[in-house]
Amino acid sequence: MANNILEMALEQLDFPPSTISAWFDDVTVVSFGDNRLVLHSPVPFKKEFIESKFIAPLQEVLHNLTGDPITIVVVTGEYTAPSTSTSPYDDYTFERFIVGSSNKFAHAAALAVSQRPAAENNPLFIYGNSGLGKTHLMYAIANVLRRTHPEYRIIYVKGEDFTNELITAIQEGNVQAFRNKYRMVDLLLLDDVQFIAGKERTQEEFFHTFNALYEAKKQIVLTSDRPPKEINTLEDRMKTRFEWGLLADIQPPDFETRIAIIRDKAVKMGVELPDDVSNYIAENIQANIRQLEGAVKKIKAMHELMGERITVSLAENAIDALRTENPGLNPTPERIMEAVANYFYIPVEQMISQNRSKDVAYPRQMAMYMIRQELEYSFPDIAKIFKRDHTTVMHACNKIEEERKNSRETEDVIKKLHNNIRGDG
Ligand SMILES: Nc1ncnc2c1ncn2[C@@H]1O[C@H](COP(=O)(O)OP(=O)(O)OP(=O)(O)O)[C@@H](O)[C@H]1O
Repeated sequence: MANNILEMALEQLDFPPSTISAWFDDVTVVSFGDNRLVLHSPVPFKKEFIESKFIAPLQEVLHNLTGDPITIVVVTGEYTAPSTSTSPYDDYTFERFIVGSSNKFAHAAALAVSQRPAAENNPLFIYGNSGLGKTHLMYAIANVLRRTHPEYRIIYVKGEDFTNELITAIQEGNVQAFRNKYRMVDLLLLDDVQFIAGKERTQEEFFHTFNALYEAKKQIVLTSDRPPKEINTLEDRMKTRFEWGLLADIQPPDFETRIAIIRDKAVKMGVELPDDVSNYIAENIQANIRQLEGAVKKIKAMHELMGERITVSLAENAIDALRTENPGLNPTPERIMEAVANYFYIPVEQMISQNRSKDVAYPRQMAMYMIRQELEYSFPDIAKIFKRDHTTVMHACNKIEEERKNSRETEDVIKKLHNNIRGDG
């Protein structure tokens, strides 16, 4: 497994097998990532020969295989991987992840995967709203495995980028390189997988990649804003695949966890927060950890730039400033329509269109209801936004309210929409 990439590349070189084996039998892969393949040869003179004869053709083969320009470095003697990794994700570790009741299952699942990759929890599917630590856990897994299995090829990719990369590969006639690249990994981290949903060709391609990796016993970690069965446009066979492993959800943190996170971020940023200030932040920002972090940052900046003492009143100003900068903290009707439209996968323009088909009418009613819930607008005000009669709005709101009382599912959808509206950004 470790030397997979090297073996694949060597097979494609134009040298007799005996030559290859004479020079490469004792060569191992030290690391492969960030478009850099580090090889180790125990014998110094072999290193020189490999460098002069093999590196150029190997780089060319790797380029064709992966679609990326790969630099090969050969080391010899005692080699220890450089400890000063410059990855921007070094901070996203298990040590820095505050565990509370809202995330302890996902945390435990991620930790298990980092200790026993490609064992019982494959794939690991982590879902939850924006800013609750899904990406953090993914990187934490990668950070552990980078250390314990330096030879692993690890790819982190966002669903959206995966899709775009595939589209480019198709346009440039490079699909094979795209496939090779993703089928040669030991750990695949696919963030926000809901973005590949609804795109047929991407799903097809990902389906095959998924199967190839799964069968080769490679670890796959996926994240999404919702569980597979709720990703409407995801093909059933993909849903089933995703459910083979372990599903773990992350909920918004409770008060104690928020306080713990605020304290941790403050220590990390080197700023001292009095207890009443931490409490104030925890009471006012509830749905999103990224925003908790943002509040601490803002308070620190205001304290340092304006020389003001850190008090509740400074915190209040900081959070006010954040609300202005950050629509998620201060939703507008447009933002709510957008969140509901995204949730139901309809174009936001349909919200105020005259289209009465069920696919659109129901999300529209839900948007009316959410605007009333979140902003306490009057029925006539909402009617104006949707260019409809106020009795239509009233009917919609009553209908959803009734449904909410009788259906756990509707209740869950509303909860999610609330978090999406308040949680993003
Ligand atoms: N439990 C936690 N302890 C400490 N920091 C956390 C925790 N959860 C999240 N964070 C921090 O909050 C920020 C947002 O987290 P992250 O990017 O992982 O969210 P996400 O769920 O992937 O969101 P999105 O869906 O928007 O990508 C990060 O800076 C992360 O380090």
